Amino acid sequence: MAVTLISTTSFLNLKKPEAHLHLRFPHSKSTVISTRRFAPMAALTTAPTIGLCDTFSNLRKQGKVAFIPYITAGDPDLSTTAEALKVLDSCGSDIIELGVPYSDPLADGPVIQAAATRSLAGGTNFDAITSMLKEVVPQLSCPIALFTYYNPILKRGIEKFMSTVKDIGVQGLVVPDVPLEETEVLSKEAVKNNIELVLLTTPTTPVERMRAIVEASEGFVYLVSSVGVTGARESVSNRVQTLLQDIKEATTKPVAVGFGISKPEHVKQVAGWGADGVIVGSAMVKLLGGAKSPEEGLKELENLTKSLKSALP
Ligand SMILES: O=P(O)(O)OC[C@@H](O)[C@@H](O)c1c[nH]c2ccccc12
Repeated sequence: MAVTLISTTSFLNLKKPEAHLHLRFPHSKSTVISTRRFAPMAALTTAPTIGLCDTFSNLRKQGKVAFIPYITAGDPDLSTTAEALKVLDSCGSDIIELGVPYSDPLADGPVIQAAATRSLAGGTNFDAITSMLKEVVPQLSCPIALFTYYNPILKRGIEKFMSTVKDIGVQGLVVPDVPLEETEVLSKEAVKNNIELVLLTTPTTPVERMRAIVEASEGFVYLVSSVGVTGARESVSNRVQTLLQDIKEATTKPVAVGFGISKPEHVKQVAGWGADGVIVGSAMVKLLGGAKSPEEGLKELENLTKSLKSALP
């Protein structure tokens, strides 16, 4: 069966011909409740973390909502990123989105753009990020979803990129600007490497397109809460409530909401509207990038994570 896939390019409203994608059934994995969350940091085993989809199903059984922070790798430097991943994990993050810095982050607001610029200026590159992750992922109890624009994937080659990501134990991938014609190849390679490719839908995505996106998305569906670019907002649009209802009529897959979420009241509101997860990026990135020292940034990151996590059911 083929569906017309309007991939994440529609997220950026780029005018592209629609592509056809063979329907793929999400790879099913046994649901394992990871015991590693309770092990002391130093004694963690290297048992593979559970995937994105399984993380959501475990949380759903407990009536909980996933807390998903985003940070930019290498900002202010990769050793701080390594510590930040451990802090976010130990403070109860359920999935961590780790951004690969890119020179032309067209969907990002000033905070994350500046983080990418700082990271690249500091010499961060994909090889250094994967080397760091090879060390850190075995110490984490929550899965990592790598967040990258399409160009860094193309530069390395899709097959090589996917096998590298799999080898370092990364479970998910979010690519906000993949052109429609390449989505099929990307998705095939992701499934081959047991990586969950997360697709995004937005407030301006027509219902038919949204249905095709949620059908093809793996791990979870990323609902972008508002038009425009990333960045903390004073409030979260009430439209998210109806958008969530529309998506949940189309799929039983978990839906996580991102863009603009930065306060405990935002988190409470989005969870109350039925989101299975909340994604917080710019507010986290700002703390790390704006601190007087990495230690101070990590402490502030810990405080914000705890306050947002405690606002979730
Ligand atoms: O920064 P915000 O407003 O909290 O939104 C999450 C966002 O940072 C993260 O998911 C993300 C970072 N860069 C992106 C580009 C497109 C879509 C999403 C993203």
